[in-house]
Amino acid sequence: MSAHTIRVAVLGAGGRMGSEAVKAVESAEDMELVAALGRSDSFQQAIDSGATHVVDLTVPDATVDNVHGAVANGLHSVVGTTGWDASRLEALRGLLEEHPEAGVLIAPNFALGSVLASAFAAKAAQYFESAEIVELHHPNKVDAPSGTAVRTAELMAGARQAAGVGPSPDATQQEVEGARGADIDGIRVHSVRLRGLVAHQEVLLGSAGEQLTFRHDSFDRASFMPGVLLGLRTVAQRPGLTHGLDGYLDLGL
Ligand SMILES: NC(=O)C1=CN([C@@H]2O[C@H](COP(=O)(O)OP(=O)(O)OC[C@H]3O[C@@H](n4cnc5c(N)ncnc54)[C@H](OP(=O)(O)O)[C@@H]3O)[C@@H](O)[C@H]2O)C=CC1
Ligand SMILES: O=C(O)C1=N[C@H](C(=O)O)C[C@H](O)C1
Repeated sequence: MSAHTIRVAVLGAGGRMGSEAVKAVESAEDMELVAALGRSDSFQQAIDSGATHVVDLTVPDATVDNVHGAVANGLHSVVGTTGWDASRLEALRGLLEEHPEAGVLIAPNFALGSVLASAFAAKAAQYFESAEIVELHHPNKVDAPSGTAVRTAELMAGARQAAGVGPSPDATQQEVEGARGADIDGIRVHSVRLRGLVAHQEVLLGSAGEQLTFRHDSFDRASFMPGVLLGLRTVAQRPGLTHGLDGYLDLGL
């Protein structure tokens, strides 16, 4: 082990994503897995293990305490767990001001193709009258809409607002509750849960006589691991909060 080895504690190590992350870290020559922790372990074990970095792949109820614990103890964090709404991000920014050396990456999606699809969709959203999102996931997922869909909608809505684009046209007057999906900053998001799926998303953009669709499919959780490793290799050089793996990429959009 060299002085530059990234010493990683994986939180949520027994989960679908956490178990993949354990394998990915173990396979990386510049990393050492120093702790693989689950619900019944304490965060103190990550500190005691000598970790320099944590990967959080737990649940929305646990991730805030984990990341605050890491920042307060000078550890860098790579976070894939969902649930980081505006108030949680604001509180984290406040804590990071007190610990300016710590780096945190909150990545709604680690798959490069998904990050690109969301960035392309945000860029294109201002040129179309209508914009909606369909996200499709495995039925064991506990949150809806997906964190990726929420972030994509926020990026698209921001771009449309900056360009002065009005709301998507919609004549609905009578609705069975939920039929038009969730409203995220004015973008309708529809969530499908289906056995056999992993993680999929379609952004639908429409104008008179045409449609542009951005679709991304993760067929296997291996698709997320290059992004997790990129996050671990970069986060220490990016103190403060980075929201989205696109912050570590040169997309030039
Ligand atoms: N950013 C990205 O690219 C991706 C993000 N995700 C997100 O990652 C999160 C995890 O997803 P997934 O792996 O499918 O979920 P799982 O339910 O398979 O795994 C979650 C794990 O977290 C554990 N856990 C719960 N509470 C704690 C705690 N306090 N401390 C440590 N571990 C805890 C659970 O343990 P137990 O089994 O005992 O309950 C479980 O092993 C979700 O928010 C999901 O949306 C998922 C895929 C990709
Ligand atoms: O729970 C999942 O599986 C996934 N969660 C993340 C999300 O909510 O966006 C990322 C990916 O979609 C898989």
